Amino acid sequence: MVLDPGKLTAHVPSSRAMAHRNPPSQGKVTVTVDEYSSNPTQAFTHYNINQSRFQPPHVHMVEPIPYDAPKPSGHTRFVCVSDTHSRTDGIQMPYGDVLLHTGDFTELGLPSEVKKFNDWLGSLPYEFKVVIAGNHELTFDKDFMAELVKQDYYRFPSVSKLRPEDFDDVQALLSNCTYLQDSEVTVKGFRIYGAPWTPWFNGWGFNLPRGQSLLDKWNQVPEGIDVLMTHGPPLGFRDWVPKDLQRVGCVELLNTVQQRVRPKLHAFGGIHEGYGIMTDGCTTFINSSTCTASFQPTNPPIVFDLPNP
Ligand SMILES: Nc1nc2c(ncn2[C@@H]2O[C@H](COP(=O)(O)O)[C@@H](O)[C@H]2O)c(=O)[nH]1
Ligand SMILES: [Mn+2]
Ligand SMILES: [Mn+2]
Repeated sequence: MVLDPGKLTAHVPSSRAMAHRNPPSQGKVTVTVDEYSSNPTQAFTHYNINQSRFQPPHVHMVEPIPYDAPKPSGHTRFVCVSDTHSRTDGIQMPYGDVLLHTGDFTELGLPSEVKKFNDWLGSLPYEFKVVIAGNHELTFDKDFMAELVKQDYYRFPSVSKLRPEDFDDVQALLSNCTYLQDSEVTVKGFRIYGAPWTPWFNGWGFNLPRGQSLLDKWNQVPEGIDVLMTHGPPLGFRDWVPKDLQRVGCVELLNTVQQRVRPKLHAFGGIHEGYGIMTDGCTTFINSSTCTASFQPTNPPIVFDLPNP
């Protein structure tokens, strides 16, 4: 698909309004904690009924472009994958320029898994490869590991028995990509920002409470980026968990994306059942979870073309 921002109608839903524009001299939007932050299913219903916030024509599903569609001239092709969970062997990778992996590339963040993932990255011919962690990359979350070594041997025994020197520099094992953690990189003129945080769920890595804690992380995302990479979805976009009948996307992430940052592409995974593409008329949202809900690596990578900046 080709996204021409000049031909799109910018859509900024009027939220009850967890964001406001500061005086014109500053021009910066400030996002604050949403009143429905702690209950995303209720937030979705409220904003959908009262503001049509997730309704057509602005919000709709998008069909993936076929792998053999020619890349338009003056465009860069992004290849999105996520949640490969150490199961990369059978994945058929398509042509593209920049690989984006949005976390959960391992099951537990064991150094052996990270090395295997890095070898796989090394075998791929993309010009640039950009990776973030997910909640399964336990060894990448230093605070998580500090707590784990103090207490919880039986939950993750193979992680607990690692010595600090085994994982202190685990990021360095990712020598075949650019690893982002609350940081950005510019590739082919595109500013790409990545962050691993997800709403607390069963106490995994990079989990934070909904509300101000997560908003503090999203507030670090700079304006002007072209591509945002997070592990989990924002509210309402590929975030439905059928088995729990719940929306689980982050409300503050949605408000940050739609009201302040407005990237051209928001790539994520996290909710395996949410694999697919949507748009709100400004940002294209891609959940590229390779693994299904039963951890079968059967969802194909998603390609996406953006006009060069
Ligand atoms: N109800 C919720 N379910 C969640 C949440 N985060 C994840 N999940 C479910 O787990 C799988 C796998 O996630 P993983 O991080 O272990 O790979 C995901 O597809 C969902 O079914 C959540 O916040 N709430
Ligand atoms: Mn996952
Ligand atoms: Mn995950």
